[in-house]
Amino acid sequence: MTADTLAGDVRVAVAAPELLAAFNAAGVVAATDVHVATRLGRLTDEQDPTVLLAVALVVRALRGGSVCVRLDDADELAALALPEDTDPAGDRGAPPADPPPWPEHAAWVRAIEASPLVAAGVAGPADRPARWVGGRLYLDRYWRDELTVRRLVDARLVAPPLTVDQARLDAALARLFPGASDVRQRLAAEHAAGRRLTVLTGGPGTGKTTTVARLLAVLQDGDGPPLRVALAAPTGKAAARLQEAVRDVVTDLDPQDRDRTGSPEATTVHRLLGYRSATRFRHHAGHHLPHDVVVVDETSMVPLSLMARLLESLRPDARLVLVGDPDQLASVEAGAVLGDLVARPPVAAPVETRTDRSDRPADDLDGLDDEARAGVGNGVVRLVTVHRQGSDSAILPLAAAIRDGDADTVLDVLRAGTGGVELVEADTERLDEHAVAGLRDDAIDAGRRLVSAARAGDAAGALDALAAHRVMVAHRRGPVGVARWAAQVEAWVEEATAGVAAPAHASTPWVVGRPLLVTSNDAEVGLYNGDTGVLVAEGEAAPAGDAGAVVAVFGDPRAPLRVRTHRLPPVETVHAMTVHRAQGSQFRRVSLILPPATSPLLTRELLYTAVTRAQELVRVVATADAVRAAVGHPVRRASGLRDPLP
Ligand SMILES: Nc1ncnc2c1ncn2[C@@H]1O[C@H](COP(=O)(O)OP(=O)(O)OP(=O)(O)O)[C@@H](O)[C@H]1O
Repeated sequence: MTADTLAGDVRVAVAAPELLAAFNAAGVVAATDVHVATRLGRLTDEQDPTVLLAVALVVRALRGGSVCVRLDDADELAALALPEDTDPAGDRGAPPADPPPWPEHAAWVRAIEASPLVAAGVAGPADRPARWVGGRLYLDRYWRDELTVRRLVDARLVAPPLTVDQARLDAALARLFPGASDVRQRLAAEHAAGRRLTVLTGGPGTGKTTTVARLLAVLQDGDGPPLRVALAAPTGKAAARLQEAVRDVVTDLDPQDRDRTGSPEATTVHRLLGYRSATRFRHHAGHHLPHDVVVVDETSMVPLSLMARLLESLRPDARLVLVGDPDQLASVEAGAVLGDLVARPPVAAPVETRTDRSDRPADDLDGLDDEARAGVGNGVVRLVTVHRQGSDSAILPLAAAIRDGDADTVLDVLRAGTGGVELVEADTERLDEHAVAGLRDDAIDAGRRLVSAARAGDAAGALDALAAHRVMVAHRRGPVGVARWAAQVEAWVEEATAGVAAPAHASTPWVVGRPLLVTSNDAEVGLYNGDTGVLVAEGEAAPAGDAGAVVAVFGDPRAPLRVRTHRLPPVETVHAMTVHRAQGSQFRRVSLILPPATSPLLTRELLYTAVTRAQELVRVVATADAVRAAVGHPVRRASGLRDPLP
């Protein structure tokens, strides 16, 4: 906690009820959480400090990605007391006080149930700011989003199967998924043909994208007009990757399947829904999307509210295919919908699939265990076989050990230092020349290629160089934060490219070769928060200092989106990024700098996500303790989606 926040805390302590002030002083809730709670209390004439404390806890929990708070879960409440993304080595001011004891549970619940601030139960009044359902307290807006997701998902799962020509479907499945190793992939395609929701999950290299492309070919094999297909992902980068990968698979299909499938375009979920503002989209329950099939990749990054808007916007008979890896970090905003959908008890009985029938070749049973069959009741098909070539790579075994929570194996694989995996064991708050040497060489090498392609006006080359190496960190601030590392990499690259970059440009922000990160949505320009690009010289000659000769390029290197600098939404320079930001992207080489073992941001999902961003090499710069802390700390996000409605 910084001195600034402490100053704010004192003001809160004066104005807020004693109980909230005490929890604020203990660092459990922040000043802003207390402000929201007391304001809602004033609006609804609620003064009971235990109710206001519960509301402040919900606001606090939302910031950590939870949708609600369970007041009877001591571990969950204790986890709220952990500090947030502050500078781990910064001035923490006075240490936080010990938190007071929690209110007595039964009395706390009675006060909440009787409160004019809180709607009690699913059928409680619709006009109160908070809602209490099944032992969980929500802000009502999030409760409504969760209910929307639950109702629309369940409706899709229990709806009668869509009509299919079974003989034709069987033939298409046999043609497009011929191998014994395809059994789960084929199951996913068959499920998507007959049902309105399919959740296709799996780790890296298990064939999710391949399955999506072949599944589209199966769906398009019919007599009617071609199905209208939308491919979407939460970020522009992820959408570009999806489009590229699907088209690559489609190119290799039989001519008939290739022609029927065409070359589907991918877009961001925001753009698909017609983004107007954070809460308004062109498509909604009263104005559905026209598509027959909607495929969303990287679904782990889709927050609860966006998932609610997506489900509302679909025609009830459209097929929705959600694709992703639930072991990755969840969205920055509240919710972990993909993880919840995968972990729910089955809503519908598994439908009969070709793999259940007697005409199935015996080896089709491989890999279909009880868990896989049960998951199908929720539309979930989990791919488990890694198909990616390059079996000498240690990146996937490393990811698997992280996912399994096996810290000893993680450290063994990292320390072996083979197969594209490296560990630089060091105190990352005090790195010396020797420790950063490899990272520095990679950063300079990628930076040189980026600047020279950008200077040559080679948009494809520059976008390709952008994916060569990326420094990733957990924190935004502090000695192991983005700001410090972005400045460090920038300095190295500037020094190495002096004479290549145009110094006259330094007075403008539009320096050729500058890598960009978009930080807000701009539907008109077609750029969204998280998109990355680079400034390149336009045309043959780029006169020094002439900002008009500079253009920003984004997206697919083969078909870049070009945006004039005066039309750009807010951007930052992106020489380093948080792992959260890197989700949905891949880089040939990744250098991950972990904070000290005490950082609350060190989680299993963070390490897994960072490692699985790397294609050729992942270099982890950390102490062994920090690696162990990350592996041993899976994220908990509270939501009600996993449980049936009370
Ligand atoms: N059934 C299969 N048999 C053989 N090879 C396969 C099969 N399915 C996929 N592959 C190959 O495995 C590799 C990885 O597949 P794909 O890119 O579809 O996986 P993914 O799960 O989407 O990976 P990521 O999430 O890392 O992008 C590709 O080279 C693909 O051609």
